[in-house]
Amino acid sequence: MGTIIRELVEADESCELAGIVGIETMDTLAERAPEADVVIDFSHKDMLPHVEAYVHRTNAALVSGTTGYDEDEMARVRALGEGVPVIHSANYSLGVAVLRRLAAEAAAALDGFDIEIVETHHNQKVDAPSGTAKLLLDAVNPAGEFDPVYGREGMCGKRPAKEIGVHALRGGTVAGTHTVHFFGQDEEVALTHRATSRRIFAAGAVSAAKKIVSREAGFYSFDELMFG
Ligand SMILES: NC(=O)C1=CN([C@@H]2O[C@H](COP(=O)(O)OP(=O)(O)OC[C@H]3O[C@@H](n4cnc5c(N)ncnc54)[C@H](OP(=O)(O)O)[C@@H]3O)[C@@H](O)[C@H]2O)C=CC1
Ligand SMILES: O=C(O)C1=N[C@H](C(=O)O)C[C@H](O)C1
Repeated sequence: MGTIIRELVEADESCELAGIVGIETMDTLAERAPEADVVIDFSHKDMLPHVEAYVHRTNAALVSGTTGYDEDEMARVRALGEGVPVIHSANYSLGVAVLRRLAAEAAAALDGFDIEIVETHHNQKVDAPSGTAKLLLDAVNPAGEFDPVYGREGMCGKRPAKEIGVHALRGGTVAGTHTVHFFGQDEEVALTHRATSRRIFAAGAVSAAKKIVSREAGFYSFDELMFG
């Protein structure tokens, strides 16, 4: 993601790249490069303390796309919004934003249908299920009345009605496919988003970065920032 974001930022005349960093260089970036207006973070959950330190030191806005955070880490990302404008989204594509809305609408309309979520990603992905699958789970289960089940094996028994299965497939170079299945009596609705390139995520993040720099401090959702 870092490589594609770099390409997009360098090709955009309204942007200037202050630096691109991994874990070794994040802490020294403020000293050796102009202070950034905005940090775009697509990295790893272990990078969070370094991202926090940079934001606190420079007051840069934050566009976060890193997935795999637990609840406490997510709260820390949100807390950065007390001082600077922050957006976190597990998926920066417009298509997934629409899928999320459609899935929420279908879940509300298809009372009694069994919901299952399947995500597929390349074999280099380190977290499962994907952040997007979790985001879709929240969309179809806004009140938390269904229990998520991450894969099934053995004598797991018949499927309880109040369950949502979440399944992760890994292989090859798949950029990211998410399907929300709604199984009813003698019918199925399946909503799929298929990314055919990772470029859409990078372009969404750069677009979010350009919008967030002029916003007040606060924690913004993808919909608020991109559609608001
Ligand atoms: N929100 C969205 O739309 C999208 C989100 N993502 C998410 O972005 C993140 C990065 O994905 P991707 O670019 O494919 O991953 P890569 O593994 O290609 O890159 C990860 C980056 O994070 C750094 N990193 C890796 N491991 C650690 C670690 N243990 N501690 C600190 N830093 C680490 C690496 O630094 P170094 O270069 O020094 O090794 C590297 O720069 C993932 O969480 C992924 O799920 C991905 C696509 C879209
Ligand atoms: O790691 C990836 O590649 C992706 N990660 C994000 C996620 O976990 O949902 C978004 C996208 O699907 C690609």
